[in-house]
Amino acid sequence: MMSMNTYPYLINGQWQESTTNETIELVSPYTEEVVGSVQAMSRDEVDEAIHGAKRAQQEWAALPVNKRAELLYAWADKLEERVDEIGQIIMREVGKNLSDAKKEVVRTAEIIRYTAEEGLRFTGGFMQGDSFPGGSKNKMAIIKKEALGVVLAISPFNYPVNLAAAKIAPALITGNAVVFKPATQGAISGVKMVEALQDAGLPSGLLNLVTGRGSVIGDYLTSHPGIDMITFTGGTGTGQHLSQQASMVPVVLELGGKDPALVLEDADLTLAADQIVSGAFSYSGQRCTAIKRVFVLEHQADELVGMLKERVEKLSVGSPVDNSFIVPLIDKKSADYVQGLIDDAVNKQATVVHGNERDGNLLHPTLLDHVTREMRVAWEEPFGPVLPIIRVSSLDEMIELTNESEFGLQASVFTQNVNNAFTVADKLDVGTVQVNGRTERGPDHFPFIGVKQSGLGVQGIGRSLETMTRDKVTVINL
Ligand SMILES: NC(=O)c1ccc[n+]([C@@H]2O[C@H](COP(=O)([O-])OP(=O)(O)OC[C@H]3O[C@@H](n4cnc5c(N)ncnc54)[C@H](O)[C@@H]3O)[C@@H](O)[C@H]2O)c1
Repeated sequence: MMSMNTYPYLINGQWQESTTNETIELVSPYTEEVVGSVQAMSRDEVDEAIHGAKRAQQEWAALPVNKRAELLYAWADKLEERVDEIGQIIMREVGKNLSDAKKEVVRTAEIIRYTAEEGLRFTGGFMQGDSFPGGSKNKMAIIKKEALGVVLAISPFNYPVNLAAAKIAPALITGNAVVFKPATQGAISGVKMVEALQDAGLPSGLLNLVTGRGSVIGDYLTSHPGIDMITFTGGTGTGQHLSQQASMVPVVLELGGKDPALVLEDADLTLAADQIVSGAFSYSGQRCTAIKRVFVLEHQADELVGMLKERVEKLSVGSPVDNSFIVPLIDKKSADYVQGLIDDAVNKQATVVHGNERDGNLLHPTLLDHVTREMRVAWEEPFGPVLPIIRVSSLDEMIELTNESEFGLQASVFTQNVNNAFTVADKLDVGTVQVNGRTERGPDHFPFIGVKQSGLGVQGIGRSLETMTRDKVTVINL
């Protein structure tokens, strides 16, 4: 008999316990109590999950797309019905404040609906031979979009529902089956969102949910010959490793970042300060697109730092249950890592403007001034509530510091001059530039890309449909 807080995996429509008799405990980031446990699956069980998905896929792909869309619409409705329950679970499991956790569920339902609609209009093309020299009008190509097969979807802890559905929904609407591996911390939310999908009428085997230790099933999954495409969001190290395991299958990777805010001389400083604080500190900076460093000209730095300080001092710090803005980090290891970056900067003469206080996994929002390129925090991704200010002498230096990073997810440029905005944006080696706004993913139909060590391939609803299908060409010779 399974205990109430032990969650099963899903294969071929059956929720099951692993024959390993092993489970992995999930510890709450803020109460440090066990929230529940998930199955540590064996490789044989993973095999079964992949084979089951393969069997279900062909029948699913043969259905009219409008029937596939019905499943997604029903899923979105079922998720919305459970917004309170799933919001609570996200909060308990990953420590996101309740209001943001619920918003994540609602946003996910919206993504699923939009994906269904986009899927209905997603179609191939037609070409005629005579546009190529020597070609003939009698040669015509009908180009259809076909599913790739079984998509392996691997998601991170920080948006356990949203980032999972942003992979699952486009895979399903285009006729693929899915093997879904949630982050271990985030797996209960994964179970709950899949329960909602089952309630919506998920065909048996079409999506199988696997959980387990990265060391036992991670590489086994990503190098498995039954997987036809991998879509992954997580840390850069994990993504690099994964791309070496996967062979001859398309891989989309959304990885880490070190997004800068470039505050130009003609910026509206009030707007910049508001956006920077919200961009850097929401969910305690545990966002791939959090603002992770600020570049400001020396002669404006005191004014901007004063404005940032005023805002950071007002951020509420505490428990996600009380809807605090700053909440404990996901685990002790992460908190230790962030503290290490702060300590290194302080040892090298950075100034603590605010913060550098710690209470277990709860780090107070920390604003560091006079950060230099010799400090680790100028380059490494903290995934925590610390914001380094780097004072520079020119706009060129801001651009140089941006492009010197190994990461290239997004950048914010604050300026009131549209010409400057475009000139600078064109020079930044990142996937997306936000002019006069914080760095962030979404709206979810925009393309979302990381360059350099921040990723490979593109997400965003329309783009995901492209990457989860291939062209199938039939040529007619009249
Ligand atoms: N660019 C983006 O879209 C984006 C969005 C959110 C988070 N992130 C990044 O994710 C990181 C934080 O998330 P995390 O701590 O959950 O990342 P992580 O890399 O530790 O884990 C991500 C997922 O990979 C799985 N995994 C671990 N080892 C594996 C292996 N060998 N094979 C296959 N899967 C394996 C984990 O179980 C989890 O499901 C940050 O670096 C952040 O920047 C990026």
